Amino acid sequence: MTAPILAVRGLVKRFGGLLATDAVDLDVRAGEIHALIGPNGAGKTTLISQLFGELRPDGGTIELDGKVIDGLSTAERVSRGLARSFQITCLLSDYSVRDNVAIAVQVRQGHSFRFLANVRADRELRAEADALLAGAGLAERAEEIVANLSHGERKQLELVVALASRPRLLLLDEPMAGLGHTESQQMIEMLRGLRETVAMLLVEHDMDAVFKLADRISVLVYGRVIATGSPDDIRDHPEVRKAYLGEGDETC
Ligand SMILES: Nc1ncnc2c1ncn2[C@@H]1O[C@H](COP(=O)(O)OP(=O)(O)OP(=O)(O)O)[C@@H](O)[C@H]1O
Repeated sequence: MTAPILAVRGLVKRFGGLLATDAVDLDVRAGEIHALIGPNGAGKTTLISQLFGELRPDGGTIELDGKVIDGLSTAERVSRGLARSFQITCLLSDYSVRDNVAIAVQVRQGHSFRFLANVRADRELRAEADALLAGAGLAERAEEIVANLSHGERKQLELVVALASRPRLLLLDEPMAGLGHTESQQMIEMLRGLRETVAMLLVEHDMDAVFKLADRISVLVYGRVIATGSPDDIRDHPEVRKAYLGEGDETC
């Protein structure tokens, strides 16, 4: 089997006396959508923040593409192929959809201080931005000002902006949050279409989306991974049903 894109071993994070991640082991493979589920306060965001370099772990190690990234800053992790979306993406509301993507592409290229006029004049940049938008089904909205987008379109654009860095692994923080039914289905289709392009670690409370999308699921409870397996394995796992779905031993 090929080496995983992400390999987490024994990751520990303490907040005072609280073990927010308790010796977590987790692998994400190429071509995989790996969902991370668990009740509120289980430690999902804490884990993602450690992966992205925003929180320093108290123990354990993280490998991206076979290389240890423990000491690296967030920017260095991004340049190694990590991206995060939905809780932290900042879109420029007064600029067009295309401008937002083109700026993200030029940041990847290392030109973080060019004037917007230059960005607009750069045909290659514009072509790449348009290709990314077309891939997301947003081509027709390229000229629209971000402030005029619907909530669902905005979230789709956030995803495109994250993809502009050409990540190997995308950390997705609740992509379905705040979306209505139709918008959720659009987001599910979009993520499904990206599976071959980028591996994903998906934190999500919407179980319909999780079971539709995930190749494997890990269940976090009180900072511990209590189970990892296929959606069928997880659905039938007695400890998961008890701890996460709130089922007791009683018949009802
Ligand atoms: N900066 C912090 N300082 C102290 N405790 C924290 C801090 N951040 C998180 N915690 C605690 O760590 C535990 C895990 O929180 P975390 O936000 O990672 O859970 P979660 O699974 O993402 O929850 P949710 O699904 O509600 O977003 C919780 O008990 C939380 O109160």
